[in-house]
Amino acid sequence: MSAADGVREHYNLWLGRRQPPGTEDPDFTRLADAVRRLQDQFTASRPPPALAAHSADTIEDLVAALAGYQVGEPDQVAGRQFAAVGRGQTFVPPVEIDTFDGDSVTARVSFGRFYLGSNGAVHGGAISLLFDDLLGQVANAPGKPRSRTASLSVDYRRVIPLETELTVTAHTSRVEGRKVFVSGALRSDRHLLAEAEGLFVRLLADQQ
Ligand SMILES: CCCCC/C=C\C/C=C\C/C=C\C/C=C\CCCC(=O)SCCNC(=O)CCNC(=O)[C@H](O)C(C)(C)COP(=O)(O)OP(=O)(O)OC[C@H]1O[C@@H](n2cnc3c(N)ncnc32)[C@H](O)[C@@H]1OP(=O)(O)O
Repeated sequence: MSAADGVREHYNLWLGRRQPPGTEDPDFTRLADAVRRLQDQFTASRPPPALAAHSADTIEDLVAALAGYQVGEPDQVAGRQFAAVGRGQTFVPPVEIDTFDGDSVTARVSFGRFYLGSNGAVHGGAISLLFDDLLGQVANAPGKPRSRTASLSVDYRRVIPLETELTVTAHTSRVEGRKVFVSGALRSDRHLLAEAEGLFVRLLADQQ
C-alpha cells in the first residue's frame, strides 16, 4: 500500500499502532505543533530586548498554567497521538510515513531550524535521534517482542540540509536470537546523506 491509495492516515500511526479509543487529543496535538513552530522561530529569531522579555513572560505564564496538569507516564498524551504526523511530541522531527509493510518503512522528513548544528548543516545528534526513533519503531512493530536500543552507529556521508524534504527508510536486516539488526538510510533526491545500523535487544520478562 502507498500514501496514494488514500490510507495515509493509517501509516501516520506509530508504525502500525492504532490510537487507543478515547485518547485522541486534537487540541493537544495542535499545541505540540505550535511548540515545534516556536522552537524553530525561537532558534532563528533575534528579537529586540523588549520582545524577548515579553516572550519570556508569556512562556513563563504558560509553564505555570500547565504545572497544574502534570501526569505520570501512563497518562501522558505527548508522543501518543499516533494518528498525527509528529505524534503530538516536540523532540523528534515530524516524520511522514509513506509505506510500511510490517518490517520496512519509507518516510519523509524535513529538519526545521531548531535542528541546526552549524554552518547550515543539521546537527548530527538530530540525525541519530531520527534513526533511533524510526529504527526503534521497526524493531518494536506490532506483534514483535519489545526491544531497546543496545547500539546505534551512524555514518554521515554528506552535509544534511535544513528545511529540505528528505527520504528516510528502515528495514530489519537480520534477527539473531534476542538481537534485531535494523538498517536505515537518509537520502535527498540526489544523494545518500547518512546510513545507520541499529542493534535492538529484545527484553527479558523482568526488563519490560
Ligand atoms: C523507549 C521504548 C522502549 C521499548 C518500548 C517498546 C514498545 C512500546 C511500543 C512501541 C514502541 C515503538 C517504537 C519505539 C521507538 C523508539 C525506540 C527507542 C529505543 C530506545 O531508545 S531505548 C533507550 C536507550 N537504550 C537503553 O536504555 C538500553 C539500555 N541497555 C539495556 O537495557 C541492556 O543493555 C539491554 C537490554 C539492551 C541488553 O542487556 P541484557 O542484559 O538483557 O542482554 P545482554 O547484555 O546479555 O545482551 C544480549 C545480546 O546483545 C549483545 N549486546 C548487548 N549490547 C550490545 C552492544 N552495545 N553492542 C553489541 N552487542 C551488544 C550481547 O553481546 C548479547 O549477544 P549474544 O547473545 O550474542 O552474546
